[in-house]
Amino acid sequence: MDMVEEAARKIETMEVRGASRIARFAAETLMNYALTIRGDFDAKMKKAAERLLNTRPTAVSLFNAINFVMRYEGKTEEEKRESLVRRAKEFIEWVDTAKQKIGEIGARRIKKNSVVMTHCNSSAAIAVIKRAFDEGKIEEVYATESRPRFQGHLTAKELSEYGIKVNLIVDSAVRYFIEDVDYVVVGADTITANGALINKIGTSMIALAAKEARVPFIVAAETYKFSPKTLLGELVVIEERSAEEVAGEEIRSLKNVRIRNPAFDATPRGYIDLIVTEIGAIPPEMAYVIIKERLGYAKIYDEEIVLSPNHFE
Ligand SMILES: O=C(COP(=O)(O)O)[C@H](O)[C@H](O)COP(=O)(O)O
Repeated sequence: MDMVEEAARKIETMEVRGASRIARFAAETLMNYALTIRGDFDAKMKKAAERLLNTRPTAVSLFNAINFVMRYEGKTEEEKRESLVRRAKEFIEWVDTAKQKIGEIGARRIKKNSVVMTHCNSSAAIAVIKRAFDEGKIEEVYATESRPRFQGHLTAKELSEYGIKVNLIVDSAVRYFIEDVDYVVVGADTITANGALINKIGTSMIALAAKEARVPFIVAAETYKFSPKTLLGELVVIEERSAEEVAGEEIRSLKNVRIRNPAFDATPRGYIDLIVTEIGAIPPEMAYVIIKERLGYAKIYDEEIVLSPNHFE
């Protein structure tokens, strides 16, 4: 379990972060763990899956990855291991190929000489920006710093190294600059059955500013970011992280001050022009179809799989 515990901590401390990286890493960890254990396969795998699932609550990609890998079959331990490894590899390939396809499809929606604004650090959004840049369509990018963890710095670095001109701005400068922007492109942690987007805190304020300025708001999201559980009526849990990420001890110890640090927020579908998935660019209203056709919600429905601790039962 050491390997699983170490991986879980890497997700908790955000050494591995971002919805798609977390999902890929969880699938990889389950696969590597399955290859090392001998005896008591189901029980050990279930424990490992639950530990990984309980690291961060918001990104459904983690749930979908674990759920996908844990649907292994077989009678003997060897058969089960083989099936699990095959499923994990299949999921990892899904992650890797989806990104490229999203880049291709998303870039078609970007016109020449465009200025794009992005938030946080989304590999899917960056795939769209890079592909559009390759096609000579990007003039410059506005990247928000994304307090308190400053994932925007990662975005600025990555785009800059790719040769793209980046304006790094504080989160509160979004409305100030929105008139200079042609598109907002962001990633997703979760998309609900009713087409709402759950993404890094501040995303919904950017969507508001974009709507007011009539700037198209595009979400880049692999189909494993859609949440089958929301069809069962479950609400997405918004992670609230520690006060230490926001302020130093001097402020934290003030008598009447409580620091709030939600890591994500919800953008209703009315603010979203398009969701670019690896199987097509869709309106948010089509979220239900994606869940039904891509994620096999019926099976989940039949089995009444619910969130941890018992959902592998
Ligand atoms: O909100 C974040 C990351 O939050 P955190 O840094 O708290 O994990 C990203 O925009 C999405 O996860 C999408 O990323 P990707 O497109 O790479 O899956």
